[in-house]
Amino acid sequence: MADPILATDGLGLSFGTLKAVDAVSLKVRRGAMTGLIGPNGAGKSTLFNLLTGALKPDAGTVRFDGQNITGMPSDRLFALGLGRTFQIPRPFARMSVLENVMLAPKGQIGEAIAGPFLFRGRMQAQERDIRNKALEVLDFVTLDALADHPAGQISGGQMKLLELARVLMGDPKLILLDEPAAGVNPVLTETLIGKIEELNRQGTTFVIIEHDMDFVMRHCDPVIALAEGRVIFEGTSDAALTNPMLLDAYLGATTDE
Ligand SMILES: Nc1ncnc2c1ncn2[C@@H]1O[C@H](COP(=O)(O)OP(=O)(O)OP(=O)(O)O)[C@@H](O)[C@H]1O
Repeated sequence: MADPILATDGLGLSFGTLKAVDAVSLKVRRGAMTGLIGPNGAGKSTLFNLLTGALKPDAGTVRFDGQNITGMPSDRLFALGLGRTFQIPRPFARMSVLENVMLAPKGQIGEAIAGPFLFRGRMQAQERDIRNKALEVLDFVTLDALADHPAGQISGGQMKLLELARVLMGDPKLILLDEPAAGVNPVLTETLIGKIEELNRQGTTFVIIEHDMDFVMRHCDPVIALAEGRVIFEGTSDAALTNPMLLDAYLGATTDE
């Protein structure tokens, strides 16, 4: 594949004797919506955690947009344009929706040791810019009317939209979505996927973990499948449907989905 946006080589992480991610080498095509599938416990979330700096690998490398990012912390990756959402969103419940979005950018002047006095004017200008951007992003994800609501009081689906809004504050080139449709009502799922597809048309690359095969078939191509920490399939979504390895992996797994 020419110029993948993300590539791993021999990536691995063990928990004790369990190889949760085992020598994973894969490439993510720039501009694509790649589906990441696999039975429960296959290592999908652990792989996301390795790609986004939440966990450090004990083997292998990750390259993002031509740069070695292995082991880099998530705030640096966010600044480089690599964002992710979580399977279970965890906003600051008592802060407003808007404040949660405004918290997303890192490396603000106020956080520097140089201190607030010297930079008060710049800080205020920066805060205003961040606020304006956050309002724009909330408008895009259709949460503008809820900007002043406590984030803990919005629905599960709205929390997923809030997660997307927070990620968008980093102007991401690549967004990793962990089960965006799980636990979301069908109307909000449509809103969410509509926004994801709009961003994709504008050039944002996505990798999406999803158990709902119907969702994967409709929205993702290509598909990468993991089982027991290893890549067992990479190909088109059509080919995934009839692949015997995949059928075995799913039928052989104890799954509650
Ligand atoms: N922090 C941890 N400590 C020990 N074992 C872990 C840890 N995180 C994950 N595991 C184990 O690693 C394996 C991979 O888990 P992971 O959550 O990555 O799978 P998954 O494919 O995302 O599963 P699901 O679809 O159920 O979310 C599982 O056997 C899991 O129990």
